[in-house]
Amino acid sequence: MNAAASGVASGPGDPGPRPRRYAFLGPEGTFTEAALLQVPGTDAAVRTPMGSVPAALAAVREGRVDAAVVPIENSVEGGVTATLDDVSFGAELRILREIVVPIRFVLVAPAGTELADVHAISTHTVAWAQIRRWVAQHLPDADYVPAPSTAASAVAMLDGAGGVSTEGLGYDAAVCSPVVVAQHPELHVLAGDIGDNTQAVTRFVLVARPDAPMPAPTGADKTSLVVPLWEDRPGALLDILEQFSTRGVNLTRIESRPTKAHLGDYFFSVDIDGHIQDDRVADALMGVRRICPRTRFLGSYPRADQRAVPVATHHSDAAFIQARSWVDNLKGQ
Ligand SMILES: O=C(O)C(=O)Cc1ccccc1
Repeated sequence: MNAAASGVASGPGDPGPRPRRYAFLGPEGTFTEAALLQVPGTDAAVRTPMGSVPAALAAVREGRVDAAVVPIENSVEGGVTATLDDVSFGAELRILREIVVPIRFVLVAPAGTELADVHAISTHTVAWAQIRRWVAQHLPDADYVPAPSTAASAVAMLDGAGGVSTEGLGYDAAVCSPVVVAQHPELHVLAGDIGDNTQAVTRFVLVARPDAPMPAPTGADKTSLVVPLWEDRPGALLDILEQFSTRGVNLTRIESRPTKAHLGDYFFSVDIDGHIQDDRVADALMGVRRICPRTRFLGSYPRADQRAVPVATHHSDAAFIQARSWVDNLKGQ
């Protein structure tokens, strides 16, 4: 937690506005912290590092923080399952914003370590998935030790005296952001830019409780949904997809995840272009909800790239308003 944001009073008897409190997948130096710092005002906010995605989301649900930033999708491996599963099935939450961060990985170790000395590498699973080719090429025999986050794997190598040690850790090198090395110069960089894809980006979301004010439509928005599809029949998924296509609503992501209840039971995690305030989106959601009554709305929020979505005339709000008033008039006759 940073001291700068400890509830500063602006005058006697005036506690001033309470600083906003944010949780993130920590410790300091994670890519998730970099994403949080892109949210305006967070440099002066209380920022609490958490040990895992579920812990950060629990802090939101229990009111210990106002919002949390967690990774949700990366351009190489797809969805971050810990986040997708938690927001889909835990107590309801709302996504208020998406943040896209370019990712660069470095391999770090205690000073004196050579590449040839590395037998086991630790990092977050999402990072491991993005450096596999580099590892296969340069350290084909290295074992993988999962870590709670990228920065956690590196920071665990720092011993109490400020030096670097891998004794008892079960690994001799870690993969993290260059930011961690800037914060801990005693870490030695064995290799830089080891990501398999130099264009890799990760998408993070800012998540709050469901009573948080929803961001207003901007014309370049996304809506996230969870659609549990229990029905085991031909065409069930097609029925859902048709709700979007007939209203000109574009899907930007669809992933299936097991519900974990029974083998073969899946839910779909879906992102679409548009805001729930857009008539075509609201109408599509009504269609989906009629088919899947347990459909969950996770939020409408601005697209990180601010790219406006083209809408055909017959899918515009004006067309929906005109058609609705035509039907209403007919019903009133
Ligand atoms: O934020 C981090 O540092 C994480 O450990 C999660 C992660 C890992 C790799 C890419 C983006 C986010």
